[in-house]
Amino acid sequence: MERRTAGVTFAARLAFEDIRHAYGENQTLRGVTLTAEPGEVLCLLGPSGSGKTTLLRIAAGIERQASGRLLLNDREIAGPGGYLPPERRGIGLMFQDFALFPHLTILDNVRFGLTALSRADGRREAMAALDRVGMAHYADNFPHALSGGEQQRVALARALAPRPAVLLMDEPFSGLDSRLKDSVRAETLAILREARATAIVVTHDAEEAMRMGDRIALLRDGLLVQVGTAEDLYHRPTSLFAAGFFSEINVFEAAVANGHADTPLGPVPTPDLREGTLVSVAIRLPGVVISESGAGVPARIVARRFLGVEELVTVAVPGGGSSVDARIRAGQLRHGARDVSLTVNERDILVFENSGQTA
Ligand SMILES: Nc1ncnc2c1ncn2[C@@H]1O[C@H](COP(=O)(O)OP(=O)(O)OP(=O)(O)O)[C@@H](O)[C@H]1O
Repeated sequence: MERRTAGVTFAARLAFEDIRHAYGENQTLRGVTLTAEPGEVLCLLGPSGSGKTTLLRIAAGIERQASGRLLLNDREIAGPGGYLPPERRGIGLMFQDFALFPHLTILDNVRFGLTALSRADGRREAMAALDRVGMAHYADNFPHALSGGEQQRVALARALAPRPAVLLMDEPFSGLDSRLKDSVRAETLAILREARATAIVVTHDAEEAMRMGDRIALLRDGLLVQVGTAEDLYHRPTSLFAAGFFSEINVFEAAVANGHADTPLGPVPTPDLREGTLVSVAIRLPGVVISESGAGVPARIVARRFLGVEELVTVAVPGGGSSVDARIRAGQLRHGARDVSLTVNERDILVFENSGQTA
Protein backbone atom coordinates (compact mmCIF):
# COMPACT_ATOMS: atom_id res chain seq x y z
CA MET A 1 0.00 0.00 0.00
CA GLU A 2 1.24 3.49 -0.86
CA ARG A 3 2.38 5.57 2.09
CA ARG A 4 0.59 8.88 2.21
CA THR A 5 3.77 10.78 2.85
CA ALA A 6 5.92 8.64 0.58
CA GLY A 7 8.62 10.57 -1.19
CA VAL A 8 8.62 13.46 1.25
CA THR A 9 11.85 14.08 3.09
CA PHE A 10 11.40 14.40 6.82
CA ALA A 11 12.47 17.96 7.65
CA ALA A 12 12.02 20.05 4.56
CA ARG A 13 12.63 23.63 3.52
CA LEU A 14 9.51 25.74 3.10
CA ALA A 15 9.93 29.05 1.29
CA PHE A 16 7.43 31.88 0.94
CA GLU A 17 8.23 34.13 -2.02
CA ASP A 18 6.63 37.56 -2.12
CA ILE A 19 3.33 36.25 -0.78
CA ARG A 20 0.44 38.69 -1.07
CA HIS A 21 -3.11 38.20 0.05
CA ALA A 22 -6.25 40.23 0.65
CA TYR A 23 -9.67 39.61 2.08
CA GLY A 24 -11.81 42.05 0.10
CA GLU A 25 -10.25 45.48 0.59
CA ASN A 26 -8.18 44.28 3.51
CA GLN A 27 -4.54 43.70 2.45
CA THR A 28 -3.60 40.95 4.89
CA LEU A 29 -0.19 40.04 3.46
CA ARG A 30 1.73 42.62 1.47
CA GLY A 31 4.70 40.74 0.05
CA VAL A 32 6.22 38.33 2.55
CA THR A 33 9.44 36.53 1.64
CA LEU A 34 10.61 34.08 4.26
CA THR A 35 12.18 30.60 4.46
CA ALA A 36 11.84 27.94 7.14
CA GLU A 37 15.06 25.93 6.95
CA PRO A 38 15.09 22.13 7.34
CA GLY A 39 14.76 21.09 10.96
CA GLU A 40 14.41 24.57 12.38
CA VAL A 41 11.66 25.95 14.57
CA LEU A 42 10.64 29.26 13.03
CA CYS A 43 8.29 31.42 15.10
CA LEU A 44 5.91 33.81 13.39
CA LEU A 45 5.43 36.63 15.85
CA GLY A 46 3.27 39.71 15.58
CA PRO A 47 0.31 41.54 17.04
CA SER A 48 -3.25 40.50 16.36
CA GLY A 49 -4.18 41.02 12.73
CA SER A 50 -0.59 41.11 11.44
CA GLY A 51 -1.24 38.17 9.09
CA LYS A 52 0.38 35.24 10.93
CA THR A 53 -2.56 32.86 10.66
CA THR A 54 -3.15 33.79 7.03
CA LEU A 55 0.45 32.89 6.21
CA LEU A 56 0.03 29.54 7.96
CA ARG A 57 -3.24 28.84 6.14
CA ILE A 58 -1.52 29.55 2.83
CA ALA A 59 1.32 27.17 3.76
CA ALA A 60 -1.21 24.47 4.62
CA GLY A 61 -3.13 25.01 1.40
CA ILE A 62 -6.39 25.95 3.12
CA GLU A 63 -6.06 29.40 1.64
CA ARG A 64 -4.71 30.25 -1.80
CA GLN A 65 -2.55 33.37 -1.97
CA ALA A 66 -3.41 36.17 -4.40
CA SER A 67 0.18 36.22 -5.70
CA GLY A 68 3.64 34.92 -4.89
CA ARG A 69 5.02 31.40 -4.70
CA LEU A 70 5.30 28.73 -2.06
CA LEU A 71 8.14 26.22 -2.42
CA LEU A 72 8.64 22.97 -0.56
CA ASN A 73 12.20 21.72 -1.05
CA ASP A 74 12.47 23.95 -4.12
CA ARG A 75 9.32 22.48 -5.64
CA GLU A 76 6.50 24.96 -6.25
CA ILE A 77 3.45 23.80 -4.33
CA ALA A 78 1.37 26.95 -4.77
CA GLY A 79 1.86 29.69 -7.31
CA PRO A 80 1.59 30.45 -11.01
CA GLY A 81 3.24 27.09 -11.80
CA GLY A 82 0.67 24.95 -10.06
CA TYR A 83 -1.18 24.14 -6.88
CA LEU A 84 -0.83 21.08 -4.70
CA PRO A 85 -3.90 20.38 -2.55
CA PRO A 86 -3.41 20.29 1.24
CA GLU A 87 -3.57 16.51 1.54
CA ARG A 88 -0.69 16.03 -0.89
CA ARG A 89 1.72 18.56 0.63
CA GLY A 90 3.02 16.51 3.52
CA ILE A 91 2.46 19.55 5.74
CA GLY A 92 0.94 18.95 9.17
CA LEU A 93 -1.26 21.34 11.04
CA MET A 94 -1.95 21.84 14.69
CA PHE A 95 -4.40 24.55 15.56
CA GLN A 96 -5.08 26.59 18.66
CA ASP A 97 -7.80 24.42 20.15
CA PHE A 98 -6.11 21.13 19.05
CA ALA A 99 -9.56 19.56 19.47
CA LEU A 100 -9.41 15.79 19.81
CA PHE A 101 -12.45 13.79 18.73
CA PRO A 102 -14.27 13.07 22.02
CA HIS A 103 -15.87 9.83 20.83
CA LEU A 104 -12.60 8.29 19.61
CA THR A 105 -9.96 6.69 21.80
CA ILE A 106 -6.55 8.33 22.05
CA LEU A 107 -5.15 5.71 19.69
CA ASP A 108 -7.91 6.30 17.13
CA ASN A 109 -7.44 10.05 17.40
CA VAL A 110 -3.79 9.63 16.43
CA ARG A 111 -4.61 7.03 13.78
CA PHE A 112 -7.05 9.44 12.19
CA GLY A 113 -4.46 11.00 9.88
CA LEU A 114 -3.01 7.64 8.85
CA THR A 115 -5.86 6.32 6.76
CA ALA A 116 -3.58 5.54 3.83
CA LEU A 117 -1.83 2.89 5.90
CA SER A 118 -3.02 -0.65 6.54
CA ARG A 119 -4.76 -1.12 9.88
CA ALA A 120 -1.72 -2.79 11.42
CA ASP A 121 0.74 -0.23 10.07
CA GLY A 122 -1.52 2.63 11.16
CA ARG A 123 -1.70 1.22 14.66
CA ARG A 124 2.07 0.76 14.84
CA GLU A 125 2.79 4.30 13.61
CA ALA A 126 0.18 5.78 15.96
CA MET A 127 1.61 3.89 18.94
CA ALA A 128 5.11 5.04 18.01
CA ALA A 129 3.90 8.64 17.88
CA LEU A 130 2.13 8.27 21.25
CA ASP A 131 5.24 6.71 22.70
CA ARG A 132 7.30 9.66 21.55
CA VAL A 133 5.12 12.07 23.52
CA GLY A 134 5.01 9.73 26.51
CA MET A 135 1.30 8.93 26.12
CA ALA A 136 1.31 5.33 24.86
CA HIS A 137 -0.21 4.04 28.11
CA TYR A 138 -3.32 6.19 27.51
CA ALA A 139 -3.96 4.64 24.06
CA ASP A 140 -7.31 3.09 25.02
CA ASN A 141 -8.58 6.04 27.04
CA PHE A 142 -10.92 8.73 25.80
CA PRO A 143 -9.88 12.42 25.62
CA HIS A 144 -12.09 13.55 28.53
CA ALA A 145 -9.96 11.47 30.91
CA LEU A 146 -6.86 13.51 30.07
CA SER A 147 -5.61 16.84 31.43
CA GLY A 148 -5.17 19.81 29.10
CA GLY A 149 -1.42 19.22 28.86
CA GLU A 150 -1.89 15.52 28.11
CA GLN A 151 -4.44 16.32 25.42
CA GLN A 152 -1.99 18.75 23.91
CA ARG A 153 0.65 16.01 23.76
CA VAL A 154 -1.80 13.67 22.04
CA ALA A 155 -2.61 16.42 19.54
CA LEU A 156 1.10 16.76 18.89
CA ALA A 157 1.39 12.99 18.37
CA ARG A 158 -1.54 13.18 15.95
CA ALA A 159 0.15 15.97 14.01
CA LEU A 160 3.53 14.19 13.92
CA ALA A 161 2.26 10.65 13.18
CA PRO A 162 1.99 11.10 9.39
CA ARG A 163 5.61 12.36 9.49
CA PRO A 164 4.93 15.72 7.94
CA ALA A 165 7.77 17.44 6.12
CA VAL A 166 6.74 20.64 7.88
CA LEU A 167 4.58 21.05 10.95
CA LEU A 168 2.53 24.23 11.29
CA MET A 169 1.34 25.20 14.77
CA ASP A 170 -1.03 28.10 15.39
CA GLU A 171 -0.84 29.37 18.98
CA PRO A 172 -0.53 25.76 20.16
CA PHE A 173 -0.24 26.59 23.84
CA SER A 174 -2.85 29.32 24.18
CA GLY A 175 -5.43 26.96 25.69
CA LEU A 176 -3.14 25.92 28.55
CA ASP A 177 -2.88 27.67 31.89
CA SER A 178 0.38 29.50 32.48
CA ARG A 179 1.94 26.92 34.84
CA LEU A 180 1.30 24.08 32.41
CA LYS A 181 2.34 26.16 29.41
CA ASP A 182 6.05 26.27 30.31
CA SER A 183 6.42 22.52 30.73
CA VAL A 184 4.30 21.56 27.71
CA ARG A 185 6.19 24.07 25.59
CA ALA A 186 9.53 22.63 26.66
CA GLU A 187 8.30 19.07 26.01
CA THR A 188 6.96 20.04 22.60
CA LEU A 189 10.27 21.59 21.67
CA ALA A 190 12.13 18.45 22.74
CA ILE A 191 9.77 16.29 20.67
CA LEU A 192 10.17 18.53 17.61
CA ARG A 193 13.94 18.28 17.98
CA GLU A 194 13.84 14.53 18.33
CA ALA A 195 11.57 14.23 15.28
CA ARG A 196 13.91 16.68 13.50
CA ALA A 197 10.79 18.31 12.10
CA THR A 198 10.71 21.70 10.45
CA ALA A 199 8.15 23.66 12.41
CA ILE A 200 6.49 27.03 12.00
CA VAL A 201 4.91 28.21 15.23
CA VAL A 202 2.56 31.20 15.38
CA THR A 203 2.51 33.24 18.55
CA HIS A 204 1.82 36.81 19.62
CA ASP A 205 4.01 36.42 22.70
CA ALA A 206 7.62 37.56 22.28
CA GLU A 207 8.83 35.50 25.24
CA GLU A 208 7.24 32.36 23.81
CA ALA A 209 8.92 33.06 20.48
CA MET A 210 12.27 33.49 22.26
CA ARG A 211 11.79 30.26 24.19
CA MET A 212 10.83 28.21 21.14
CA GLY A 213 12.25 29.68 17.99
CA ASP A 214 15.62 29.00 16.41
CA ARG A 215 14.67 32.10 14.50
CA ILE A 216 11.83 34.57 14.84
CA ALA A 217 10.00 36.34 12.02
CA LEU A 218 8.31 39.50 13.24
CA LEU A 219 5.26 40.59 11.25
CA ARG A 220 3.32 43.81 11.28
CA ASP A 221 0.40 44.80 9.06
CA GLY A 222 1.13 42.03 6.58
CA LEU A 223 4.83 42.86 6.24
CA LEU A 224 7.91 41.13 7.56
CA VAL A 225 9.53 43.63 9.93
CA GLN A 226 12.63 41.63 10.89
CA VAL A 227 13.79 38.04 10.98
CA GLY A 228 16.62 36.64 13.07
CA THR A 229 17.54 34.88 16.29
CA ALA A 230 16.14 36.01 19.62
CA GLU A 231 19.48 37.73 20.30
CA ASP A 232 19.31 39.59 16.97
CA LEU A 233 15.83 40.89 17.63
CA TYR A 234 16.50 41.80 21.26
CA HIS A 235 19.94 43.35 20.89
CA ARG A 236 19.72 44.69 17.36
CA PRO A 237 16.12 45.62 16.60
CA THR A 238 15.92 47.53 13.33
CA SER A 239 12.81 49.49 14.29
CA LEU A 240 11.16 51.03 17.30
CA PHE A 241 8.32 48.56 16.75
CA ALA A 242 10.68 45.58 17.09
CA ALA A 243 12.36 47.13 20.12
CA GLY A 244 8.98 47.66 21.80
CA PHE A 245 7.90 44.11 21.02
CA PHE A 246 10.90 42.54 22.71
CA SER A 247 11.40 44.80 25.71
CA GLU A 248 9.54 47.29 27.82
CA ILE A 249 10.91 50.68 26.84
CA ASN A 250 10.70 54.38 27.60
CA VAL A 251 10.51 56.35 24.37
CA PHE A 252 11.70 59.93 23.94
CA GLU A 253 11.46 61.96 20.74
CA ALA A 254 14.31 64.30 19.91
CA ALA A 255 16.12 66.09 17.11
CA VAL A 256 19.84 65.50 16.70
CA ALA A 257 21.84 68.58 17.71
CA ASN A 258 25.63 68.76 18.11
CA GLY A 259 25.95 65.01 17.66
CA HIS A 260 23.50 64.22 20.44
CA ALA A 261 19.82 63.51 21.02
CA ASP A 262 18.66 65.13 24.24
CA THR A 263 16.44 63.08 26.53
CA PRO A 264 15.17 63.70 30.07
CA LEU A 265 17.76 61.13 31.16
CA GLY A 266 20.62 63.02 29.54
CA PRO A 267 22.16 63.37 26.08
CA VAL A 268 22.60 60.28 23.92
CA PRO A 269 25.43 60.34 21.35
CA THR A 270 24.23 59.97 17.75
CA PRO A 271 27.51 60.12 15.81
CA ASP A 272 26.13 58.64 12.58
CA LEU A 273 23.12 60.89 12.20
CA ARG A 274 22.83 64.24 10.45
CA GLU A 275 22.05 67.38 12.44
CA GLY A 276 18.31 67.94 12.78
CA THR A 277 17.38 64.28 12.18
CA LEU A 278 14.28 63.37 14.14
CA VAL A 279 14.86 60.29 16.26
CA SER A 280 13.14 58.11 18.83
CA VAL A 281 15.35 57.13 21.71
CA ALA A 282 14.26 53.90 23.37
CA ILE A 283 15.58 53.11 26.84
CA ARG A 284 14.82 49.67 28.26
CA LEU A 285 13.24 49.72 31.70
CA PRO A 286 15.93 47.58 33.39
CA GLY A 287 18.54 49.95 31.96
CA VAL A 288 17.37 52.85 34.12
CA VAL A 289 19.46 52.74 37.29
CA ILE A 290 18.02 54.41 40.38
CA SER A 291 20.12 55.39 43.36
CA GLU A 292 19.51 57.48 46.45
CA SER A 293 23.01 58.82 46.52
CA GLY A 294 25.39 59.45 43.74
CA ALA A 295 25.59 61.21 40.45
CA GLY A 296 22.91 61.26 37.79
CA VAL A 297 19.77 63.07 36.72
CA PRO A 298 17.74 64.16 39.76
CA ALA A 299 14.26 62.62 39.86
CA ARG A 300 11.37 62.02 42.22
CA ILE A 301 9.59 58.70 42.73
CA VAL A 302 5.89 58.93 41.94
CA ALA A 303 4.84 55.27 42.02
CA ARG A 304 6.19 51.86 42.97
CA ARG A 305 4.74 48.46 42.21
CA PHE A 306 6.09 45.32 43.85
CA LEU A 307 6.29 42.42 41.34
CA GLY A 308 8.09 39.77 43.38
CA VAL A 309 11.64 39.49 42.10
CA GLU A 310 11.45 42.96 40.63
CA GLU A 311 9.84 46.28 41.30
CA LEU A 312 8.33 48.65 38.75
CA VAL A 313 9.16 52.24 39.64
CA THR A 314 7.83 55.39 37.99
CA VAL A 315 9.81 58.57 38.46
CA ALA A 316 9.25 62.18 37.46
CA VAL A 317 12.21 64.06 36.06
CA PRO A 318 12.14 67.83 36.67
CA GLY A 319 11.49 69.57 33.37
CA GLY A 320 11.17 66.16 31.74
CA GLY A 321 7.45 66.46 31.13
CA SER A 322 6.71 62.78 30.89
CA SER A 323 7.49 60.23 33.54
CA VAL A 324 10.13 57.53 33.26
CA ASP A 325 9.66 53.86 34.16
CA ALA A 326 12.31 51.57 35.59
CA ARG A 327 12.48 47.93 36.58
CA ILE A 328 14.74 47.36 39.54
CA ARG A 329 15.55 44.46 41.81
CA ALA A 330 12.97 44.33 44.62
CA GLY A 331 14.38 45.56 47.92
CA GLN A 332 17.11 47.56 46.25
CA LEU A 333 15.43 50.87 47.06
CA ARG A 334 14.65 51.95 50.61
CA HIS A 335 10.98 51.96 51.58
CA GLY A 336 9.79 55.58 51.48
CA ALA A 337 12.61 56.73 49.19
CA ARG A 338 11.61 59.88 47.35
CA ASP A 339 14.40 61.95 45.86
CA VAL A 340 16.73 59.86 43.74
CA SER A 341 19.15 60.13 40.87
CA LEU A 342 19.06 58.25 37.60
CA THR A 343 21.73 56.92 35.28
CA VAL A 344 21.29 54.74 32.21
CA ASN A 345 23.17 51.62 31.09
CA GLU A 346 24.50 52.32 27.65
CA ARG A 347 23.57 48.86 26.34
CA ASP A 348 19.90 49.58 27.05
CA ILE A 349 19.75 52.64 24.81
CA LEU A 350 18.52 52.23 21.23
CA VAL A 351 18.20 55.08 18.74
CA PHE A 352 15.92 54.95 15.70
CA GLU A 353 15.52 57.45 12.94
CA ASN A 354 11.88 58.46 12.73
CA SER A 355 10.09 57.38 9.60
CA GLY A 356 6.55 57.87 10.73
CA GLN A 357 6.54 54.63 12.70
CA THR A 358 5.12 54.35 16.17
CA ALA A 359 5.78 51.84 18.90
N1 LIG B 1 -11.54 34.76 6.49
C1 LIG B 1 -11.32 36.08 6.57
N2 LIG B 1 -12.14 36.98 6.01
C2 LIG B 1 -11.90 38.31 6.09
N3 LIG B 1 -10.84 38.85 6.73
C3 LIG B 1 -9.98 38.01 7.32
C4 LIG B 1 -10.17 36.59 7.28
N4 LIG B 1 -9.14 36.02 7.94
C5 LIG B 1 -8.36 37.04 8.37
N5 LIG B 1 -8.86 38.22 8.00
C6 LIG B 1 -8.25 39.54 8.29
O1 LIG B 1 -6.90 39.50 7.87
C7 LIG B 1 -6.06 40.17 8.81
C8 LIG B 1 -4.97 39.24 9.31
O2 LIG B 1 -5.57 38.17 10.02
P1 LIG B 1 -4.74 36.97 10.61
O3 LIG B 1 -5.71 36.07 11.29
O4 LIG B 1 -3.87 36.40 9.55
O5 LIG B 1 -3.82 37.71 11.66
P2 LIG B 1 -3.06 37.13 12.91
O6 LIG B 1 -1.76 37.85 12.93
O7 LIG B 1 -3.02 35.66 12.86
O8 LIG B 1 -3.96 37.63 14.10
P3 LIG B 1 -4.42 36.86 15.46
O9 LIG B 1 -3.18 36.82 16.33
O10 LIG B 1 -5.46 37.76 16.00
O11 LIG B 1 -4.92 35.51 15.06
C9 LIG B 1 -6.98 40.68 9.91
O12 LIG B 1 -7.25 42.03 9.66
C10 LIG B 1 -8.20 39.83 9.77
O13 LIG B 1 -9.35 40.54 10.17
